[in-house]
Amino acid sequence: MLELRHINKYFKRGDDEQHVLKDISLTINDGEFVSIMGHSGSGKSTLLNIIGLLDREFSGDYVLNGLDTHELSKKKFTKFRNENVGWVFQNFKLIQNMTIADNVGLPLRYQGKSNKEIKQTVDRVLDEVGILDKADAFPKLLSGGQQQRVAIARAIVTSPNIVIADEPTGALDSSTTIEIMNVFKQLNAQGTTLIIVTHDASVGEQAHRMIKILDGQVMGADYEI
Ligand SMILES: Nc1ncnc2c1ncn2[C@@H]1O[C@H](COP(=O)(O)OP(=O)(O)OP(=O)(O)O)[C@@H](O)[C@H]1O
Repeated sequence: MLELRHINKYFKRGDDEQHVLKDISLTINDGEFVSIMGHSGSGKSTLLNIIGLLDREFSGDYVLNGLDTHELSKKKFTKFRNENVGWVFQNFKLIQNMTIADNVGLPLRYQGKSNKEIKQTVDRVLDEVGILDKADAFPKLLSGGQQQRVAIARAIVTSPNIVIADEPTGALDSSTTIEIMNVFKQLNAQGTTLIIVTHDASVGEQAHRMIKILDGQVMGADYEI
């Protein structure tokens, strides 16, 4: 379970401070599929960066799996992120001069796993997202949808309990969007908590719960779909 309590976030703008997240409190339970929607500039990515443990400079409390994230040292915070959260981005963020298998295996390499274990796990997750036959290819030879499958494989290779995706279908056409959403739904059905920021209502509505952000605030009560 993740709990945000009275989160406030400010960015400096010259001499001014911009109040980007305004007293956000919300709880997301294990296994939920939540979408976060709102206009451009409303603070969605800023909120996601906090939830996904990329940003720890905020006021308020963030308790994840019973642990107050403020209590972690910088090094432990990074380790905690790598163990608990898998990230997927709009533009895939694959390393171009590495094969698909090497891209997906990188988080395991950082964890110091053996070559044998890395290969077994990478093959399993590539198979799970339907792209095992591309293991030895390089990213630029793959379509956008295939590259996003690779990015999802990389996000789940460490078996995180939360997968966070920032506009994961933003660079995909509508039929590929359906395919990628099916991959996400399959993941969620296996118990992974899924949190997606999207501008696309057809994507957001597939979640079990939609959280709407307006000007850095959660609009009213978020609701079940
Ligand atoms: N690193 C930063 N430094 C300064 N200001 C920032 C920074 N990141 C975001 N902002 C500002 O915070 C506000 C919210 O940005 P954020 O990216 O969270 O919005 P968003 O809802 O995700 O927008 P979009 O849908 O366009 O991605 C914006 O006014 C933005 O300019």
